[in-house]
Amino acid sequence: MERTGLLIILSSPSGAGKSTLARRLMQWDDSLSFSVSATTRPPRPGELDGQHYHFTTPAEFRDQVAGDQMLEHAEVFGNLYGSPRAPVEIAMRAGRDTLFDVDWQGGQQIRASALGGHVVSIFVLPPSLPELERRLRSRGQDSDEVIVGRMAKSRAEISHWAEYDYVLVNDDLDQTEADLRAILTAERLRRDRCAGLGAFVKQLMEGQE
Ligand SMILES: Nc1nc2c(ncn2[C@@H]2O[C@H](COP(=O)(O)OP(=O)(O)O)[C@@H](O)[C@H]2O)c(=O)[nH]1
Ligand SMILES: Nc1ncnc2c1ncn2[C@@H]1O[C@H](COP(=O)(O)OP(=O)(O)O)[C@@H](O)[C@H]1O
Repeated sequence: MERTGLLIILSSPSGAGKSTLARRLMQWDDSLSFSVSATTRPPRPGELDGQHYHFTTPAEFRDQVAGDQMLEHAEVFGNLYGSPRAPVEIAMRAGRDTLFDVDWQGGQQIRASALGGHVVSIFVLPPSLPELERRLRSRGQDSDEVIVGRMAKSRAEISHWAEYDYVLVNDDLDQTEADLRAILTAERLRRDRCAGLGAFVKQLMEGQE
């Protein structure tokens, strides 16, 4: 059966848990391809170049945008972020699904991209804003100034929730992960129906008396 990989968009305000959820989803299904973004923000302790992000300079980033090498790109919290186009196209052609951890601007651009294919978008909400701040602080990787800045932007990110196919409140992490698995499983079944189950059903019927 000819099929194209799904484009799965995961967005949330900073600290709601999307990196944690993306990591869990990748551990559950190693056929998923994670879109490693390019960014001009400096690496956090423990972040590896090429694994968490492609850390780059503003000049290199702009060259890649000018060369049409980014599927989408945006400025978030004063830094540039973008999804390299080539790995996504390769995964799609191979029928592999790609997971994106991008903000609402990235979500809009991926939906509008000429890549076609089946897009599934999921927005992750925190149970409350005080809990969001607690999570940002407990991650222990950002300065107070950065945390205050991210909290200030959280309402703007949340205001885009209704643009997404699914909205999950990430209260219990195991439950949210289970919901994400269920979404992925159901959306794959839907994609497979679009991708040619019609031919299979025809064959099935022709085989009947
Ligand atoms: N548009 C876009 N946003 C991105 C990309 N990569 C990361 N982001 C978003 O940039 C924001 C900041 O990411 P990051 O600095 O890793 O902070 P974190 O979300 O708190 O872990 C998040 O909303 C990410 O979803 C990208 O390639 N494109
Ligand atoms: N459901 C949850 N309950 C409690 N803590 C969580 C939950 N989900 C994520 N966290 C924690 O919150 C912090 C921020 O999560 P992270 O995945 O880095 O968020 P994001 O990628 O959206 O910025 C991390 O320390 C993570 O372990």
